[in-house]
Amino acid sequence: MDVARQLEQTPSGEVIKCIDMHTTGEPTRIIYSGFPTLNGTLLEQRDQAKSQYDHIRKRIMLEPRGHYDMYGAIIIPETELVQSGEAHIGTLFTHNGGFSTMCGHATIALGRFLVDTHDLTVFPQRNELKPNLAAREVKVNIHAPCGLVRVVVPTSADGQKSDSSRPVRFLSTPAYCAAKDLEVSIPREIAWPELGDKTSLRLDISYGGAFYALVDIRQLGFQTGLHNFSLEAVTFAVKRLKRHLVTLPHVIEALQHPEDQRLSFLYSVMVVDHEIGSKPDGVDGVETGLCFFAEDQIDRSPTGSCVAARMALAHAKGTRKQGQTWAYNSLVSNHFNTGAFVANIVDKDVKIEGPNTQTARSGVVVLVEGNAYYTGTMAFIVEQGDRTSESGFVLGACT
Ligand SMILES: O=C(O)[C@H]1NCC[C@@H]1O
Repeated sequence: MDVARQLEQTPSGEVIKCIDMHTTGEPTRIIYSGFPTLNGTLLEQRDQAKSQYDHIRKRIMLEPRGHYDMYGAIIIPETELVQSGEAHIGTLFTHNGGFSTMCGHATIALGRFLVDTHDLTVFPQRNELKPNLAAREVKVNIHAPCGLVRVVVPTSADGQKSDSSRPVRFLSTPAYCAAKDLEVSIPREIAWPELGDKTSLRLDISYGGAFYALVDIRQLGFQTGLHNFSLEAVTFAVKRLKRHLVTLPHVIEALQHPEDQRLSFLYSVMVVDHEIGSKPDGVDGVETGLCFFAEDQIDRSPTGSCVAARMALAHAKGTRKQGQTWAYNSLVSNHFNTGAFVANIVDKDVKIEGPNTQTARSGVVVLVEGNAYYTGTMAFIVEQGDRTSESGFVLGACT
């Protein structure tokens, strides 16, 4: 006990404080104190975090404090949308390879945390939240690198605490299908065993705050789908596919976001099985996905930003109408039969424009809902002389 007390008394400039949560098993480490102060617009702050403080991201995400599949959300109190009054707070999302642009599962977790914290040094605009006592919910507008994400958090009767028994929901930034039914040739030297004699496959590219390549599991050659399959074999295939995709001109062309070049990269390959998935009551359909993102990190959750991308894609293909409700599962939500994300399209024909007029698009806004839970609290330090853990590592890089 005395050791815990001593560590807690570490001077505040040397301690990074976090709350850990999970959304369908996917962690969100919310960094609410101790990350260096950043300056400028939110995307500039993201650039600065990448160029100057990547060692701190690694310290919080990787070993020995985290692990390869850790995910984080850094609270950013000042952004241009907070200044203009559109957002209550900003955030930067982090993972094993850097800083992402959108994250649905972390947004769901963050929504609860922002309602539950009453510390104005952590969340200066906390008192601006206006609970709807009749509906027992409160709106929290979060500025994410991809734009403004509007979150609705269920609350206790007095509006002061989040209510974990009801789902958090958020409205995506405009999502759109970037390329349908792209043919991708697979050279022999990168092919994986399950592909057999096939020399090409078909996939789609869609944007939901980040770009996703969406590929059906059977296109990859895994005929049993996302059921009784080898995770190791699918991981091997997807690693090869993702590295190949980013070299192809027709894929790179699809990855150009109209608003900002910093949104224009392939975040993930999402492997989809349209035939299985645990089905909550009242939904019109169900599917399951296995999301590989960042440096081959695997999402345990159904991937909220990709749910928006998948709804936009299905809408563009004419297989999903506004008003239809769909359940999206991950391996974990299927296993526990809990935690599917449920989504529907609430707006369509939304213009997505920016400096790059040639790539202007029309998209949809998607409402996504899911549940997040607290798992613990952390105060991280680096003890003097500890060079091993100062900037975090992954075991694979030590071989
Ligand atoms: O839910 C999401 O959108 C995220 N989960 C991890 C990868 C994605 O950013």
